[in-house]
Parts: sequence; structure tokens; C-alpha cells
Amino acid sequence: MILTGQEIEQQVAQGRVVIDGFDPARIEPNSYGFRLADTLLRYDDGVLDPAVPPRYERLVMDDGGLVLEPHRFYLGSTLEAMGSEHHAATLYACRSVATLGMWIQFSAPLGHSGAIFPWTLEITVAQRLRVYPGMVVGKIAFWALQGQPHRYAGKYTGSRSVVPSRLAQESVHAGRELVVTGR
Ligand SMILES: Nc1ccn([C@H]2C[C@H](O)[C@@H](COP(=O)(O)OP(=O)(O)OP(=O)(O)O)O2)c(=O)n1
Repeated sequence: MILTGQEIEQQVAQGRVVIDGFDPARIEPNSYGFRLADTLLRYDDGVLDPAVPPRYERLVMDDGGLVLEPHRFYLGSTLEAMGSEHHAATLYACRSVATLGMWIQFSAPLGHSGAIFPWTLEITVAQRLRVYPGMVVGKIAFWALQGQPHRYAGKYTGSRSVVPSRLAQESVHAGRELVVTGR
């Protein structure tokens, strides 16, 4: 079951849903609208390797924003730390932002119960687009759990802002036969 906006507001008041800087004006019928933080990361490596921590550039926007380029991939984050010990969450773009050709998430929508921090956004644009820090770019929805809540304790626990992939912390070949077919 998805939480209604009114239920999200009540659960925030009870401390069961956490949304930093909660503003009732950003409550929606079944979600809450979150904002883009000022810092973006852009990977530097021509080839990303899951076994190697990626190198990246940090882009900090001022009030004038930043023009994003198509065919590039950016990581950003929500301005708000968000999540719940009692609910799972999913993240979506706003229709108004999506119809400007901006993806803020396209492959990793799920937030676990217990994951309470600023979410990292996967950003790409269809054409050149200026974005601004603090603009509402997406919405988070909360879902009731069926079964015993299990607290998230993965690699991104304690994130404070945008975080690049930490896959290299795992042994990506553990338990698998590595077959090299090309470079
Ligand atoms: N676009 C997204 C999606 C999720 N998350 C947050 C909420 C998730 O609960 C947490 C972990 O996500 P995953 O479980 O998908 O991460 P991995 O499986 O890659 O790593 P781990 O198993 O260490 O969590 O990251 C995020 O910041 N940005």
C-alpha cells in the first residue's frame, strides 16, 4: 500500500517518516516533492570498471545553476535526507522535469527501510538543460511493509550527500568465474 500525502505528513509528525526541512507545500496526493542539491558529480574515466573506484569531477552550482549536456551522465542528490525505518520508498521524476527531457533516476528506484539520507540521483538529459540548486525535480513515495521490517545496513549507510558507486568495495568477481572475452 502506498501512503497518501496526508498520511506522509502525519507520519513525519510522528517521526516514522523522516524528511529534512519538511514543507507541507510539497506534499502531493501520494508523494512528497524533493529538491536538487547544489553538488553534482561527473565521472572522468572513459571506461568505468566496477572493480575500480571511479574518478570524478565535483561540480558545485551557484544560484545561476548549471547547463547539463546530453550524452553525459551526472550524479546529484536530493537536498533532503529522507527515508523511514518503517516504510520502503521509491523515487520518481516530476512529470514537469521529465517532460523537459531530464532523467533523475532510471535504474535504481528502491529505498530500503532504514536508509535515511540524501538520495543519490542518476541524471542525464535529452538536450541541453539548465538546472538550479533547490529546484523540485522529483517525488518520493512511501510504501507499507508486509512482514518484519529489516533495517538497511549497506554500503551507502550514513551518506551525507551525493555518493558515487561503491561497487569496487565488493569483490565483484567473488564466487564467479571470470571469463575475459574482450577489452
Ligand atoms: N537512486 C537511488 C536509489 C537508492 N538509493 C539509496 C536508498 C537505498 O536503500 C540505498 C541502497 O540502494 P541499493 O540497495 O540498491 O544499493 P546496492 O545494492 O548497490 O548496495 P548495498 O547492497 O550495499 O545497499 O541507496 C539512493 O541513494 N539513490
